[in-house]
Parts: sequence; C-alpha cells; structure tokens
Amino acid sequence: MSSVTVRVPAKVNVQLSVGPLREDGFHDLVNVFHAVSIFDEVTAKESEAITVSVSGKWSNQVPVDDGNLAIKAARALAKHAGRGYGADLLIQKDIPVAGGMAGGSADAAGALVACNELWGLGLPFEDLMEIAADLGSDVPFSLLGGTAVGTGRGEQLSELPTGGVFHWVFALADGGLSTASVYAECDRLREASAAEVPWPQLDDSLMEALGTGDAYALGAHLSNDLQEAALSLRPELGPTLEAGRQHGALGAIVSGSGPTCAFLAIDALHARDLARGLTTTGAAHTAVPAHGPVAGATLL
Ligand SMILES: C[C@@](CO)(OP(=O)(O)O)[C@H](O)COP(=O)(O)OP(=O)(O)OC[C@H]1O[C@@H](n2ccc(N)nc2=O)[C@H](O)[C@@H]1O
Ligand SMILES: Nc1ncnc2c1ncn2[C@@H]1O[C@H](COP(=O)(O)OP(=O)(O)O)[C@@H](O)[C@H]1O
Repeated sequence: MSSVTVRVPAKVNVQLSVGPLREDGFHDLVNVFHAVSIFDEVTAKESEAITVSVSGKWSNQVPVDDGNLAIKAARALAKHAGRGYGADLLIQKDIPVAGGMAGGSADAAGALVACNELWGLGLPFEDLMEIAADLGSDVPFSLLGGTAVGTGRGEQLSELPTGGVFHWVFALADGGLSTASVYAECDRLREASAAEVPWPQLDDSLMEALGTGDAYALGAHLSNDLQEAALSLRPELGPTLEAGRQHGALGAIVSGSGPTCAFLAIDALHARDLARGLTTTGAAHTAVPAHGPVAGATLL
C-alpha cells in the first residue's frame, strides 16, 4: 500500500473535573470526552524519512518540525516496531489549533493508525492505545472516539454508551491558549482561594443525561473546572458564553482548556440558528455546528 488516509475527530469535554496537582506536574482528572464531527485527515505516504506537511484553514499555526505530534507519533510507532520506517504525513487541518479540541492529539492518533497500516505492522488497538498514552493525555481518546470517561491524567478510558445524537455549536476564538498555562492558572487561582481541592467524581446526573440522550439534562450538567482559569486568561470569553445562552443554548461551556466555546443545541436546526445568531451579532467570528458522538480515528 503506498498511501493511507485516516479521519480523526475533535472533542469537547462534557465534564472536566480537575483534582490536585500531582508530583509529576499532571492533575488527576475525571474527564468525560465526547468526539464531535469536526475532523482532521492524516494521509501517510511511502517515504524514506518521517516528514509532515499541513494544509487547510489553520495550517500556518501548526509546527512542521519535530514538535509536530504526528511526527512524534510516527517515530514512537517505528521505535515500537524496532525499525527505521519512513512516511510523508499530510495533515488536512479542520480542527482549531490550541483551541481545547485536541487537534494535535487527533493528528497523533491519525498518524498511529495510518502508519500501522502503511507499514503493514498489524499492531492491535491495545498496543496503539499504549503508545498513544505516552504521546499525550488526550491521544488515547482521539483513537477511541465516541463518549468516554478518562481518569488518571485522562488516558485511562472507559467507554460510555449514549442514548442519542447531541447537536453542538463551537465558537472559535482568535489565537489559542496553551494547555499547560491554563492548568497553571487553575492552580494559581486555587492557591489564592486556599480552598481544599476535592478528589474528582463522576457526575451521576450527567451520566444519566448521556445515557438517555436528554440534551436538556446534559446542558444543565455540563461542567469544566478549567473554565474559570480560561476566563481569567481570556475575559472576552465570558460575553461569548453569555451570547450563546441568550440565543437559547441548553448549555454553554469552554471546551477543555479553551478558548473555543461549546454550546449545546436542541437539534440540528437550532444548532444552525444558534451558529448564525452568534456570528451575525458579532459574538463570534466563526461558529461551527457539529454533532456527537462520532467514531475515533478511522481508516478511509
Ligand atoms: C485540557 C485537556 C482536556 O481534555 O485537553 P485540551 O483542552 O488541552 O485539548 C487535557 O487534559 C490536556 O491533554 P493534552 O493536551 O493531551 O495534555 P498533555 O500533552 O498530556 O499535557 C500538557 C500539559 O497539560 C498539563 N496537564 C495535562 C493533563 C493533565 N491531566 N494534567 C495536567 O496538568 C500539564 O501541565 C502538561 O504538561
Ligand atoms: N499536529 C498538530 N496540530 C496542532 N497543533 C500541534 C500539532 N502538533 C503540535 N502542535 C502544537 O500543540 C499545541 C496545542 O495544539 P492542539 O492540540 O491543537 O490544542 P489543544 O491542546 O488546546 O487541544 C499547538 O499550539 C501546536 O504548537
């Protein structure tokens, strides 16, 4: 096979509960991931060396050197296989960069699946999941997709059945936020308040809403412990969230570490109207309707 293409979704966190800072610099989480229909595509072509190029909306914001997560993923896979394989990786980028939607993780997951196929390794999914966890906390979920609870630093996953399709609108922001800075701001705000940080717990009402496909209940139980930190670093996100609520969103939340804002809609038609309302009033320059859950990294 000389060329393989894999489609990989973005995510939103419908619950993100952040425990105390660990000694390794990470936080223990209850991270309820939900894969949504905004996709990157990663194509791997036969080559001597491992290289990457990026096309699409956000290509100018993505590193094409060794810092690219897709390159790191391909290298980690080649190392695991014990051979000096090569691949030209082409990323068609639709997921916002540094937006709290796990775009880099998606490309890493895409590169793992694509190179496993291109190089004929035939590694089982479990092996790819282990390599993924070393690449980043969110990479295993990008492989898995659907809806899942992540514990540990987010890499230990249990799949969650959902009772229906949920419709979302994502308001994209100018410029990204660094995940590490948002966690650091969360720690700083917690230190300043001196309140004890509770051990993160799965929200039973949220589980029930996901299981029954009840968008109204899900909207009421969305939660994100990083939201206050993201708003502290980007105060202009507050009015964006408020504008979504005014336009009838069932829930409005910062996606992960932000700055993308996620709005839960009643149905596909409402999502379209909500997106239009956010852009025509200037509350967001770009608002993208999407649905979830969708599959994780998939060979095309
Ligand atoms: C916040 C979340 C929510 O899903 O995603 P994003 O919003 O960035 O997409 C994740 O926890 C991000 O996961 P990911 O982007 O893979 O982070 P990593 O590369 O593993 O870690 C980057 C940095 O984030 C912080 N980090 C990450 C995960 C975690 N459980 N605790 C942390 O404190 C650490 O400072 C770490 O050095
Ligand atoms: N393939 C990639 N796509 C996007 N960003 C990447 C990629 N590889 C490395 N990066 C770096 O990772 C950072 C975080 O990107 P991303 O995963 O999109 O954000 P987030 O962690 O907020 O979901 C970017 O600012 C960029 O420098």
